[in-house]
Amino acid sequence: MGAVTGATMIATPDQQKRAAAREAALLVETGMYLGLGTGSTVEYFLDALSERIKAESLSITCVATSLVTERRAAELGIGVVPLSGMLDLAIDGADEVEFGTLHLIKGLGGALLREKQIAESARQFVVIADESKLVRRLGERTPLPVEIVDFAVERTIARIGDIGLPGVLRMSDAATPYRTDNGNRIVDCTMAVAMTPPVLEATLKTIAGVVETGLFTHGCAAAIIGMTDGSTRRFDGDPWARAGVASHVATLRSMGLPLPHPKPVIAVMGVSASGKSTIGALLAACLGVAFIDGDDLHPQSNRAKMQAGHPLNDNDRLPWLHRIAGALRGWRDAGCGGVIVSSLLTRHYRDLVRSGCAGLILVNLTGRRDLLAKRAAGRHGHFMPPDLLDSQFATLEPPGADETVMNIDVDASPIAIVTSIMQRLAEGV
Ligand SMILES: O=C[C@H](O)[C@H](O)[C@H](O)COP(=O)(O)O
Repeated sequence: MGAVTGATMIATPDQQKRAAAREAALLVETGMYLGLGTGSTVEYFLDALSERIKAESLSITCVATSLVTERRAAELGIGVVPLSGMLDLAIDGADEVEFGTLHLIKGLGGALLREKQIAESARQFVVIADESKLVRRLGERTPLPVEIVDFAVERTIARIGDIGLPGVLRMSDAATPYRTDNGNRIVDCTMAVAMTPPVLEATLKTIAGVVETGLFTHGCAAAIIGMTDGSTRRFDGDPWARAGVASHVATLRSMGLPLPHPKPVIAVMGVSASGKSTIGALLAACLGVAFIDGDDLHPQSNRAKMQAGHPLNDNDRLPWLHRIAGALRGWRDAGCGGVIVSSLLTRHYRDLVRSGCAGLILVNLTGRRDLLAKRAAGRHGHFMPPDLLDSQFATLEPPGADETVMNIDVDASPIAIVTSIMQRLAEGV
């Protein structure tokens, strides 16, 4: 128990870490492909996770961000595999969590490079920490660790100093520089610059010799903080982080793709597993417009029916399609553009949505059944009955030659798909 002062319980930092870790462990579901962070808070998470695995016979596949975590996981009977493909969830600690933005400083434990690789590979990247880590401005309480190659170390430190970040080489003892799991060195820097964290992160990466920085400026879907009063608080990240596409958004934005003018109003259609949500969210982020998942517009009566396991009929879908058309029309009239995703498998549905919004651009995501079935099966933690994909293909009325539709083959990466949509939009096709 924590110390008691008057009527107020003060949870110790370890109790706060444990509380945050236990709450995060509840996010894990059987079948998940899970990233394990590094640090003392993550150790509590590993304990809570192993308890759940034993008590509930959970079957999960894990990837570790450090050799220390790999060893601790093995002691607890949690096996780890190399990173390959997208993770469903990654849980990690942090040295600072900026209030509002959820930008992070990480790496006091030296694991920042693998931590960032795993954070970028996670559909959901969730941070756990005690209350002392919450700051108004990054750099308030800790130095910024920067991983550098073990060659011309003094030169790299001097170049980092040139941009206003005086740093010292981290040492393991008085005579031995610290070495990361990747065989590199760490410079701990004072953040004495006016640059915003994303600009600083990008600037540091322009210096030859810098491998990675401890600034994590995109992708944190949520931070679960153990508070001194014994409670936990959850802070949510930006919509792109919550949609699990933040690292792709950062890449696409840095590519400087041409922007169409005026901002388009787009409906992204396609069968299940065609990647509508990912592509739609990325496209909206690139265009700088609003994004809506069409399913979120179902009236309550439809939700209740679906929850009860009853399929919707055309009458049920009518008010919902009108809502989709209304949202699209609203964006068009306001001139602000926007992206909605919805399967829109039949001609009738597409006509209805189109008739409410002249000028609508339909992006049709197409893919072979075997490719989509493989993708659906590859979504760890998601089970799509094969019948569902078959019934989607049976219902699909492919857009006719008289429909103005941008057909996009999804046998490519999300970055490549969105790049080609952006180019076609800019060319007006
Ligand atoms: O390299 C280490 C990591 O970034 C850790 O996640 C971070 O240092 C937080 O560690 P702790 O939970 O021990 O405060």
